[in-house]
Amino acid sequence: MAMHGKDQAGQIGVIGLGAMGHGVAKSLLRAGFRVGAYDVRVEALTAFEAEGGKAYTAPTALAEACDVLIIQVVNAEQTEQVLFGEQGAVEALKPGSLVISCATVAPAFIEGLEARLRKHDIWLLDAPMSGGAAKAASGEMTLMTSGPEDAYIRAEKVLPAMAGKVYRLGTKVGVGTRVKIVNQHLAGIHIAAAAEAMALGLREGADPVTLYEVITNSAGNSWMFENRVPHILAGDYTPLSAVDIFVKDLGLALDTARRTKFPLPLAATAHQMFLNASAAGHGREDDSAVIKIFPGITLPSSDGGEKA
Ligand SMILES: NC(=O)C1=CN([C@@H]2O[C@H](COP(=O)(O)OP(=O)(O)OC[C@H]3O[C@@H](n4cnc5c(N)ncnc54)[C@H](O)[C@@H]3O)[C@@H](O)[C@H]2O)C=CC1
Ligand SMILES: O=C(O)C(=O)[C@@H](O)CO
Repeated sequence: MAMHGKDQAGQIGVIGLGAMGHGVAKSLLRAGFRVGAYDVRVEALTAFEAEGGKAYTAPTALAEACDVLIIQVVNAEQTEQVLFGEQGAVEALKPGSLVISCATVAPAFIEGLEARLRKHDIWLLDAPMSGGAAKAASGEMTLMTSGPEDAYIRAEKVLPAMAGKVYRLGTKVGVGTRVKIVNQHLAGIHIAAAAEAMALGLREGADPVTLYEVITNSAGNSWMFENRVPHILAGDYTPLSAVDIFVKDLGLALDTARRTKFPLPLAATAHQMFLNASAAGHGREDDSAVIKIFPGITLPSSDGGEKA
């Protein structure tokens, strides 16, 4: 099997050129890899070609041209679709190829996926991501990986080009996903808490920009408060990570805990907040739009004014 690297000819495949996938594909190009991609959104493929990548019209066509395939769609259903659905990549991947699965999914799904791919002599690396779209684009995100040595051998040159921190968490697929679910438990609760705190501040008449400045220099700060509140201040809910991602991910945390009858009271409350925002029509907006569930406050608007 060809080993990929700056000086070698192998092409890396990326399926899913969204908030995270586009950044990863660009990071791989920057590192000197040839990168091919497939996405259902033609405009994403056109933009990627303009950046130096190669666009494919189906997962099979891309899979034929790669030994390493990175999957960065949203969830388990989409991962299933691109691998085993119509014109799915598994039909065309060569024996000995590697799939790097980056979507945040349930542990049972990723473990079952490994067994199914092994039947086709395909290796799987469990590799969910963290750090947001900006860090994906700069190649500085975090990868929480696990899998067998054979998978790591095939991923050796690719992983450092994708991420600033690559955690190798064990030889079993599923460990990376479980660690990511713990991250999502915290990430979801922290975004919900940041939104609730800003809503309280607005209700009490605080100047939101000053409040942000004070909190980010005080003990109540969090990575998510610092990262997401600027979207609220700008009144810009263009999704870098959508409300529905946290409907999914806090759902995964709750489902995982429920299997062992383990209580997650904070996650349950935060999940209800994201469900509320999604049901109100904000599911595809940035996850900071969870603040829109609070009544009786006026949010900053994108034109610099305020929006009730
Ligand atoms: N956005 C973020 O800040 C982060 C997201 N994640 C996780 O990464 C994964 C991807 O998230 P995002 O990039 O935010 O999602 P996104 O919605 O921005 O991107 C997903 C991409 O997959 C494409 N897609 C969907 N179905 C497809 C199919 N059948 N075939 C080909 N392409 C398909 C979409 O067109 C889209 O371009 C999710 O599991 C998410 O939970 C992890 C860390 C951070
Ligand atoms: O970066 C992460 O970790 C995240 O999951 C969030 O940014 C939102 O998906």
